[in-house]
Amino acid sequence: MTFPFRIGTRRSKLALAQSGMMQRAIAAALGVPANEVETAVPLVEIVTTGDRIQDRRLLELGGKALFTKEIEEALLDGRIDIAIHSMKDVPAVQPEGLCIAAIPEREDARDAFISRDFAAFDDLPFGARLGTASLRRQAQAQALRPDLMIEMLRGNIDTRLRRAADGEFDAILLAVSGMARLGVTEHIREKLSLDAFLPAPGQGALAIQTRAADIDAPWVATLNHADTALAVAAERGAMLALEGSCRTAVGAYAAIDSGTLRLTTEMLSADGSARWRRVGDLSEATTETARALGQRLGAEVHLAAGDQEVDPATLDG
Ligand SMILES: NCc1[nH]cc(CCC(=O)O)c1CC(=O)O
Repeated sequence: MTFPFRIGTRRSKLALAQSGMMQRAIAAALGVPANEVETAVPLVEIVTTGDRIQDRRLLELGGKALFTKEIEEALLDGRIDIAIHSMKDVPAVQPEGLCIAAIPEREDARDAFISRDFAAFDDLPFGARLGTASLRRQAQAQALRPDLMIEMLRGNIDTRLRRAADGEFDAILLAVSGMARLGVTEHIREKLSLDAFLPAPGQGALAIQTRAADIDAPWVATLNHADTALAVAAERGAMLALEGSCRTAVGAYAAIDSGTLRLTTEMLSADGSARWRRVGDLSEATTETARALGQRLGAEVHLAAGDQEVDPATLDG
């Protein structure tokens, strides 16, 4: 192990909060004393193309990869040694030479209901305006309430919260986990059920990305949370089979209870009027069998759903 051991991160508040958390965990795993963290395990801020592009249309052409490209190049070049991502934003396939080496314990995977005027989703009046950029959340909300008017809501979490507080929307939906990491959970009116709002694959989890050669490094194991890693393997198996992207309404959530992994995965039509869901259990799961369960259930859902409409205006998870 050579120091400094550099952690690459985007500059958004959420990215900095997540990498700051992991900086402390990595320093502990590497045996770095508290007063040497900043020099031994420094954060290296990287501005990605996605952060730079102002033109929405260009951003949509490039998709989510634009937010990870420069970070992955820095990893491959050796300018950084590790990168922290929201698992939800990590594409199904890793670039050559890189891997997801560890998955820390997941935060709350649920979606949050945020509103200035209404205490709960069920309190929304007929035709209320719901802000989201996620096709999944749109479809799940309209499955319950076809009357809701879905409006595009972009920007970072702070911007979205401000627009909700200003009454620009009757309500918005965000991941509980991102809000928790930013310390803004006081804005949550209701945590939505995992059943009605089945989360995006990997929601609430972080991905620790390294060069492939580091996958068996001893410090990696200390950062990994076994049950989270198995659950995420199942969810991402389903995502792969569903060709799930930010552009289709796809949900997948797995958890381990008394040694049994249970995966639920679904696809919805864009307006939520149709929904295809499968649930499966697995005992003594390994990464491979969990991923295989995900791929099997995902393939069943895909077959049942056929080709669903893709919404090119949607970028978000
Ligand atoms: N697509 C944006 C995004 N990517 C990761 C998170 C935070 C949630 C997470 O860590 O899964 C968010 C915001 C949101 O969905 O509210």
